[in-house]
This record gives sequence, structure tokens and C-alpha cells, in this order.
Amino acid sequence: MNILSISNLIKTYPNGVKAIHNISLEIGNGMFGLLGPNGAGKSSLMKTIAGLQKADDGEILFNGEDVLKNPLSIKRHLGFLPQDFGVYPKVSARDLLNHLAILKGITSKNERKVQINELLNRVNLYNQRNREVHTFSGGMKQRFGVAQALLGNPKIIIVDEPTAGLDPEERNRLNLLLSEISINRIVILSTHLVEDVKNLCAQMAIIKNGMLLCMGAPSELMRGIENKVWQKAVTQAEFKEYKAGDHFINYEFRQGEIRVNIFSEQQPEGFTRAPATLEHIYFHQLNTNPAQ
Ligand SMILES: Nc1ncnc2c1ncn2[C@@H]1O[C@H](COP(=O)(O)OP(=O)(O)OP(=O)(O)O)[C@@H](O)[C@H]1O
Repeated sequence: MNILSISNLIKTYPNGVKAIHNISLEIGNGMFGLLGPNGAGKSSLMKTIAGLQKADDGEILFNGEDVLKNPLSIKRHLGFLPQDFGVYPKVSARDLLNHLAILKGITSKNERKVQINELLNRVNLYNQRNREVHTFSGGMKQRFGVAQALLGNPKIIIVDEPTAGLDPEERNRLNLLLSEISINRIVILSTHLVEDVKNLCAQMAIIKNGMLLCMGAPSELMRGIENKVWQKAVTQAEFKEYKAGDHFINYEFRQGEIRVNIFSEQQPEGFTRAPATLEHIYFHQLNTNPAQ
């Protein structure tokens, strides 16, 4: 079992922005969802975990080794799947993996060959190995991204918004692959998409303004609002009123109708109970922890 243990982490940028406020988290093998809106501090946390930037205070231990004092202790065990690689050079999938494997320090030519063939098979791109990566579809590029993240068999993989822009079939295929690779390692999924966390993660945390709002298993977190979410179809005018209220969670459209979900211990007049979802948790947490 791998353990990433983050204690009282604080990060302030030179311009004074406090991107991480005293965050503590313990993450074991499997998929961990780090959920938060734009600017919440997800990338700042990921970069600090990856040893790419220093923290002001706090501690990050990866399998007992101090990441902040010795960033190499995690770098050699880390894989990264960015949202987008940007521009791909005009080289084949196999050649690009070979190049990336050299950069990762896999010096034996034979070892590189064995690993690359195995990874291309694993992500179902072996038959496309001689095709230039820039000609791949979005889903194929993401599967290629998984293959490169797995080079060197890392113990921890950081994944940034992996399903953005994928069609449902490609998204499912990628999700299957991500859940498969998280069996024996830590995979941290950083995203603002509740859907991805709901589909994939056994453990999750919600952050906003650099602060940890809650963490746990999605089912556990949902238990906290069970029987307290109420729904009603409303007019545009009523919608504005409910949205400005303290109990507002979120709204959804059903067949062109606006439905508001609100949080309440008791049944409000005209509302019916709605089953608690992860979206409700997410928006309830964001709304009840206003910007500081
Ligand atoms: N290098 C930097 N210098 C100064 N401020 C920064 C820097 N990087 C990030 N920030 C600020 O820190 C805060 C957290 O940003 P961060 O990129 O970590 O959030 P995020 O949750 O990853 O957002 P997004 O989903 O939009 O990428 C924001 O206010 C951002 O403007």
C-alpha cells in the first residue's frame, strides 16, 4: 500500500495569493478525486505534491519520505497525465513513448522496448503504434497520455481533467483504464467535473479558495444530506428568489422546466424530497462556505 500524507500544508505565491490554506489529507491506493471550482487551488496542490514548487509550511510524506525536503523521493515514483499535451511533435506513438522513456531515465533499450509494447497493448493502441500522435482522436490521445504516465511503473499518478472534450464512449473507455491502473497505486484525479469523481473515485475531497471543505467516501458524504434535499419546479421569477436564498443548492432542467434543489431539515411547502447526489454535496459545500 502506498500512502501520501499531507499535513497542514500552506502555499502563498510571491504576489500574495494564498493558494493552499492549511490542507491536511491522507491518500491511499485507488482513485482519489480532488474536486473544486476554477481557482480553488487544485493545480497548486498537485504541483506541490509533485515536488515542482515549495510550500511555506506543512509536511508531505510519500511512503514515509519527506517530499518537500527531498522532491526526488516522489519524482521518481510519479506519473503525470495532463489535460492536454499541447502540440505533439510529428512522431509516431512508439517513438514518442521511447523518447519520454529516455527522459524518465529508463536507460536500457531492451527494457524500453518491452515496456512500450506492453503499455501500447494495455491502452489498446498497439495497432496504431506507427501512427503520428497528432493525428489521434481526443480519446486516443488521452489513452496515449495514460501510457506515457505509466512509463517506469509509477506508484502515484496525477491526472488533470482527463475526460474534458471526450465523447461518451471515449470517456467510458478512459474511465475503465483509469480505474484499472489505480488498483495498485495512488491515482489523484484533479477536476471540476462532479461526474468524473462520481464515476471513478472511492475517496474524494472538495476544496475551495485553497481550503479543504470536506473529504471522505462519496457515499459517506451523501449520507450527511440524505432526506434533506428538496426539489420544486419553479418559474424564472421564483428561481431568482430561491437562488438568492440561504438554502439554495443548485438547479437542473427537466424537459425545459427549471427545478431548484434546496437544503432543509424539514419539508418546505410545495417541495418534494429528492435523492441526495454528489452534485448536491458539491454545491451545498461550495454555497455554505462563501468566498472569504
Ligand atoms: N504562479 C502563480 N502565481 C500567482 N498566483 C497563482 C499562481 N498559480 C496560481 N495562482 C493563483 O492561485 C489560486 C489557485 O490557483 P490554481 O491554479 O491552483 O487553482 P485550480 O483549482 O487548479 O484552478 P483551475 O481549475 O482553473 O486550473 C488562484 O487564485 C490563482 O490565480
